Amino acid sequence: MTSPVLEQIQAALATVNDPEIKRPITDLGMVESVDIDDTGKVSVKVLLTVAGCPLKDTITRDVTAAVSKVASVTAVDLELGVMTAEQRSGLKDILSGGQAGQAQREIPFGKPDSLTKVYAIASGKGGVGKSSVTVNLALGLAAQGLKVGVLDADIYGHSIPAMFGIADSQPTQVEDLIMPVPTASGVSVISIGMLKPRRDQVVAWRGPMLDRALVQMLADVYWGDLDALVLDLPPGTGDVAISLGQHLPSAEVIVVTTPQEAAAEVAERAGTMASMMHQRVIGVIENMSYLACPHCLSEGKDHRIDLFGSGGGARVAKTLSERFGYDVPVLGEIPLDISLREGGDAGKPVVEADPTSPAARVLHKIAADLSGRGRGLAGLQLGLTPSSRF
Ligand SMILES: Nc1ncnc2c1ncn2[C@@H]1O[C@H](COP(=O)(O)OP(=O)(O)OP(=O)(O)O)[C@@H](O)[C@H]1O
Repeated sequence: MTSPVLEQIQAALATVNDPEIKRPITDLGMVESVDIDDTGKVSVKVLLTVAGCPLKDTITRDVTAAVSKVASVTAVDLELGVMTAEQRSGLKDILSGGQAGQAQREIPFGKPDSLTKVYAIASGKGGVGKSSVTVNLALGLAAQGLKVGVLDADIYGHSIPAMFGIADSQPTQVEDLIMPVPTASGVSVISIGMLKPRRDQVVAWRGPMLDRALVQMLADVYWGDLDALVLDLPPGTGDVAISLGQHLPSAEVIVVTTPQEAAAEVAERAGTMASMMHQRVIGVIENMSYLACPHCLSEGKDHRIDLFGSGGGARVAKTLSERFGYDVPVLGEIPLDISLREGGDAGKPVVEADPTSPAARVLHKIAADLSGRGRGLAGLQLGLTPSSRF
C-alpha cells in the first residue's frame, strides 16, 4: 500500500547514492522494504552489495539523514542486509547495461560517442612526480565540479592509493564487475595494485598479462558516467603505453618532466611513443621546476633557485611541437614544495590539504585550464573529410 508519506520517503531514498556506484540506491534494487507505523517511525531495509561492505557507515548515515528530513517522520530504524546471489546478478545486469554474460565487455571510453576525457599522464623516467601530478590533477578537476576517475596503471610504483589515503582499501566486486574505491572527495580509484591477491606481491607480468590487466581495469570496472579519467602510466615507453595506445587511441597524453636535460630527452621519447600510437600529446608539465628561496620569501622577494637546472619542460614542448606539427604547450611549472611531498606521504594530497601552497596553486590552474577545454567530442577526430573548399 502506498501513502503520500511513503511516496515522500521513497523520493528521499532516491536522493541517496551508493558511494561506490554513484547511482540512487532505489535504482539499484538496494531498498528491500520501507514501512511507517502510526507513531511516524520508519523501518527501512537496505541491501548491501556484499557482506562487510566498507561503505556501510556512509550508506547508514546518508539513508538516515535523507529519511529523517521527511515531515512527519519521527524516527528511522535502518536494517542492513546483504543481496542474494540472484539480486547481485540482477544488479550486475543493470550496471553492465545489458552486456552481462559477454566474454569481453567493451571499454566504455573507447566508444566513439564517449564524453569522458581520458588523460594519460606519462613520463620518460621514474621519480619525476608523475603520480603526484596524477593525484593532484584528478582532485583539481574534481574541484572544478567534474566527475573524475583515476586508473593507476603504474606497475612499478602503484603509489596512487597511498597518496589518496586509501592504501588499505580493496574494491568491492559485484559478480565479475569491480567497483572503484571512492576517495573522501568522491574520486573513483582503481590501481593495478588492487588486483593483486596480496599487497606486497611483486608484479612481474609480461606484455599479454599487463594488457589483460589494463583491459580489466578499463572494461570490468564500473566507472559510471565520468567527465574525466586520469591514468597514471608506468615511466618509459613500455608495454602498458603500447596497450593503452591500442585500446584507447583517443586518450590525450600529458608528459611530466623535470627541468634537467637528461630527463627532457627521455620525456621526448615518451611523447613520441604516444604520437606513434595516434594519441594526441596535449601538453607538458614541468615538475620540480624551481625552489622558491625561503630567505628571499621572508623578505617579500620572489627569487627562484633552479635546483635541477632550467628549461627542460620548454625544451620537451618545443621538440614535440616541431615533431608533431601542432602546438604542444607547457601546461604549468610546479615548484618544489614540501607540502606536496608531505601531502603525498600522508595520503592528503596538497591541492586539498594546502590549496594555497605554491605547488597546489599551479596544479589548480592546470586543472582549471583543462576543464575549460570542456567535456565532449571537441578535439576528437570525427573521421569526416570535407568534400570541397568554399
Ligand atoms: N614538486 C614537488 N615538490 C616536492 N616533492 C615532490 C614534488 N613532486 C614530487 N615530489 C616527491 O617526489 C617523490 C616522487 O614523486 P612521484 O612518486 O609522484 O613520482 P613518479 O614519477 O610517479 O615516480 P614513479 O614513476 O617511480 O612512481 C615523492 O616522494 C613525491 O612526494
